[in-house]
Amino acid sequence: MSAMGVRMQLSSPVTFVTGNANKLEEVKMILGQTIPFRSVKLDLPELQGEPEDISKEKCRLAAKEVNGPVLVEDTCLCFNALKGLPGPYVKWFLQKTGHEGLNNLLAAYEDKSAYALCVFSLALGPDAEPLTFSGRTEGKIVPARGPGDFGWDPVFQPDGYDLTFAEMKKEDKNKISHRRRALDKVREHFYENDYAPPV
Ligand SMILES: Nc1ncnc2c1ncn2[C@H]1C[C@H](O)[C@@H](COP(=O)(O)OP(=O)(O)OP(=O)(O)O)O1
Ligand SMILES: [Mg+2]
Repeated sequence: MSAMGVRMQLSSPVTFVTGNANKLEEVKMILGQTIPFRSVKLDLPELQGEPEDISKEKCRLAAKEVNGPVLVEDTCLCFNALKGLPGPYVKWFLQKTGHEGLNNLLAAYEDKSAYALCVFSLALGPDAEPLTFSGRTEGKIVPARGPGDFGWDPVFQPDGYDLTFAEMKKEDKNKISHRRRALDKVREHFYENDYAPPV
């Protein structure tokens, strides 16, 4: 229930906007049928800056495109030795330099620790201020192991596991991933607010 005690009506299902098919698959697996959901494939431009601001701005653009409730996310891979870089720019580092390049960035440092950060933003419409929900998983950067079909998964080994994200079973990764942790908060928000489904 909202602060006013009025149940907020969704104008349409929440549209998850992403250009990344793997992300979409994980989001669907994690959310299941818990919120009214659909998706649109769109590669939105991304601002430079802090992860939350990038995610929020992407969300504002998505809400204008869709003209209804939207969900977006931005994913960062942050190296502690580099004070959180490459962070939101990991996509470009990965594209240009590959898994080996990501390892090489840390060659000069003893500290290989890193965290995966996922920031979802939800806006109920084009005029609504986006809300953010973050999830974080700690781990370290290792030479690539496992299938190479999803981003930097082969070089990220979460703490407490001998396997990289790429080597883990999907169900296991989805129990502890940055994306799972952020989506738990999104789901909680939906329960708390009890949005009425679109008619
Ligand atoms: N769970 C993950 N495991 C491994 N790599 C990931 C994961 N999530 C995202 N990535 C990769 C994909 C991108 O190269 C980069 C994140 O950049 P990001 O802008 O969030 O994604 P994207 O541009 O592919 O999709 P979108 O359209 O949602 O922005 O990290
Ligand atoms: Mg992107």
